[in-house]
Amino acid sequence: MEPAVRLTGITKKFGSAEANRNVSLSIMQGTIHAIVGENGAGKSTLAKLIYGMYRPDGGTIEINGKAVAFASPGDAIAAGIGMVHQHFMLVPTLTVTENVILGLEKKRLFSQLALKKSGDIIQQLSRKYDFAVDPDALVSALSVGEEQRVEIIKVLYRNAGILILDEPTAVLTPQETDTLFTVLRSLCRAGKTILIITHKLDEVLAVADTVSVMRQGEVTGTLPCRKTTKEELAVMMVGRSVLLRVENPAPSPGKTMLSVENLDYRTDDGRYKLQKLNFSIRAGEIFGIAGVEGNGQSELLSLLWGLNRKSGAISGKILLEGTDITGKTPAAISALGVSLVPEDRLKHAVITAYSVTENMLFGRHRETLFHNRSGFNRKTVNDFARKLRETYDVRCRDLDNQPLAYLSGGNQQKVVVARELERPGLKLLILAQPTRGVDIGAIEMIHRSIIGARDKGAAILLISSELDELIALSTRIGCIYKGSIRRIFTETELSEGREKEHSFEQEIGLNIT
Ligand SMILES: Nc1ncnc2c1ncn2[C@@H]1O[C@H](COP(=O)(O)OP(=O)(O)OP(=O)(O)O)[C@@H](O)[C@H]1O
Repeated sequence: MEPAVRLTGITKKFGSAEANRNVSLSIMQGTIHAIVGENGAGKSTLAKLIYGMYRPDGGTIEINGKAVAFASPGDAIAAGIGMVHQHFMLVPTLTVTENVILGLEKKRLFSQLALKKSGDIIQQLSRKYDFAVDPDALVSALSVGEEQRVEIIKVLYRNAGILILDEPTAVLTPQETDTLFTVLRSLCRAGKTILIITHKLDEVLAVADTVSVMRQGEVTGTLPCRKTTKEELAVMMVGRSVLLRVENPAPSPGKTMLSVENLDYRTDDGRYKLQKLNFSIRAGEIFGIAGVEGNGQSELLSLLWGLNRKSGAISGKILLEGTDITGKTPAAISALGVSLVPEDRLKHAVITAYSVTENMLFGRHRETLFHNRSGFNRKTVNDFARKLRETYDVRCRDLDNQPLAYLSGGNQQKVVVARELERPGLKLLILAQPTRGVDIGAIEMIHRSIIGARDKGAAILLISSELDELIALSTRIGCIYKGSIRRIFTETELSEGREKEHSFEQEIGLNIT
């Protein structure tokens, strides 16, 4: 049988850097083929070449036995290829249906009839694949998880025979991930071919038939999944053995740093997003929040960070070291020693057209450390950027002349995490999905840094959809459901559970759904 995709000697350069070097790879029809590799290894570039977003500088691409030279994704879509990107490409001001059909219905794009027909198909797809999405909802009102479902539906709607999924589970809960995998397997049984890029080695072994490892632009190995292990893949990716779970010495928490007391938040249209929310975090403690997206996590983050001050109705209190910070501005909150790694770095944490160094300073540019009498102290700024690059292993060619946009997704995330974790005088660190999109080697390093910040006395709020991450790091875990904390797992429960390698998946699952 012809492979669905055959790559021979593919090379792609950005300036002098080779993102893909002499890549040869066959993806067999009706299989799930995973690609793994460190941040910056060249996975997304390869996927974008197959999808016609880039043109190779050398080598050939064959689809179902036929050589192709796509000039654009439109050509790839016409050849039966669909892609769900790491960063969503939806238009926020349009509805779900409008986004799904955008680019398809050339003439009567948004006629009522066309919209109704497409809406019906979307509903059928959502039901069939268990993807709860309202076809009439505005994309700007959707959570990150819902946006991703729209992206997947968009590809399914176009009936693609080859699906490329770039980190499709990064925003899904374990249950949603299971559902997605069931869908992927049934799509495969129906003859579709799936190429999946992921950092989650458990998922590779759970869902894929074959896995290819990339390192520094090259494919260094292709293995059947049933014949490999997580540990073997980790070594192949990173070139050293990786601690899949970091050492987490017992914390010694101090005084209460953050108290959230009876916090209610009601949107302008009267919906309660937070209801009698109560929890506190001590200095030197990591408080994890587990929950299905959309249960108040985003609103909690916004309120803690001083957003949403002017919309909706807030009651209750947020106290930092006993001082009420409810309703203060982000600048005022930040000045008190609060740091945030937001869920969506592109929206809230970086300016991709600016250099790596500028992004490392973003939000911290007023710190006296970086100034002298004549303005920015170039030497301090350069030393600072170099130190962050080294400590957090940010892979970039030039700190000052390379826009952040040219870094791979995981390396962009490392810039944000480094900047926020290394703030002097950190009292409260708010982390939302801090390791989303970063490779296992970098996760190990970020987890160590989070524990390091805790041990220096910061109170840490960790919101993560990764149960493993929550359990590995948290001193206590609160389960959030419909805007309230439903249950808190204590320090003793968690440390005893960790010793027995207990997963907590079931108990947490019961308290968040
Ligand atoms: N548009 C671009 N311009 C310049 N360099 C780029 C561009 N896109 C990617 N690169 C570089 O190509 C290399 C491969 O990047 P790519 O995004 O393919 O990596 P990746 O394996 O997908 O990483 P991640 O896991 O972080 O998403 C990196 O060194 C990156 O900086």
